[in-house]
Amino acid sequence: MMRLEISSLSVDLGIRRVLQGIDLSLEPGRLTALIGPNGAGKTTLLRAMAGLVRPSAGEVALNGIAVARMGASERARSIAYLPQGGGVAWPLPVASVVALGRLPHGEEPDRLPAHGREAVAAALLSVGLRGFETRPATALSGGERARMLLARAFATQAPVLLADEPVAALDPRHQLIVLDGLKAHARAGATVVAILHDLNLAARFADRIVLLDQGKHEASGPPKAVLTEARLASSFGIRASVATEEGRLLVVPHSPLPDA
Ligand SMILES: Nc1ncnc2c1ncn2[C@@H]1O[C@H](COP(=O)(O)OP(=O)(O)OP(=O)(O)O)[C@@H](O)[C@H]1O
Repeated sequence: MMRLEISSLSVDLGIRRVLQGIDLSLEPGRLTALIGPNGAGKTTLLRAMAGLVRPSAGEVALNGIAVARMGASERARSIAYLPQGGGVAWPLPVASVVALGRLPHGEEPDRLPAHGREAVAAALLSVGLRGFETRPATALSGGERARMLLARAFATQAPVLLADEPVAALDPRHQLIVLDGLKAHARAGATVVAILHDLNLAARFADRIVLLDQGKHEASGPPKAVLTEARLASSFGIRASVATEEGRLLVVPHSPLPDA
């Protein structure tokens, strides 16, 4: 069980301060949705959590150990990171690409031990790609490719999974399948964070929503507490209504507000 603690984190990219004084504690067993308008700093925060961006101030720590000071292989075993819109350059079979997720454990993709093969099979199943094992990775649709790369991250079975827009390219059915998979991964004990732009999916699946706005941690809490009409106006610049239907929060965007 790994707790990710972010304390007083600031990040500068070039001459810009992109994240400012972020404090956040992410617990095992929970699916956290990271939301915010374009340019709010979501990807930068996720990359900082993965130890891929150096903080200008503050730190990200996993069970008390700064991720920036962890060795690359320990970090890769502990934190699976799915970047936004990743691709594959080689026509490897899908199963081999997913098996690359076992490399942090020292398992060679073409010589996986039994538990490595089980991890790959479970990962393919959880993204709805069973039956795709022998297909060349370069001959997939955009959504299939996105699911294959998520399966690679699942296959690592890391205690922390960070996914940057994991459902952006997916059809509605596969969005639900993948979010179910992320939630199940969390319920099995992982700390899972996913950047989501679809507020209704965030409301439905996230245990907790973290709202970033202009590099600052604007709000966090259960979906109902974060997704208010006032915040949709102030952070996202939209007029929207928030309703509850059959116990489910429903966000209906109506119109963009004029620039402040
Ligand atoms: N290498 C860079 N140098 C300077 N500024 C950068 C760099 N990369 C990103 N930025 C800026 O940092 C800010 C945050 O970017 P980031 O990608 O973290 O936002 P985001 O919330 O993930 O956005 P989106 O929803 O559009 O994916 C943006 O204003 C972006 O223009």
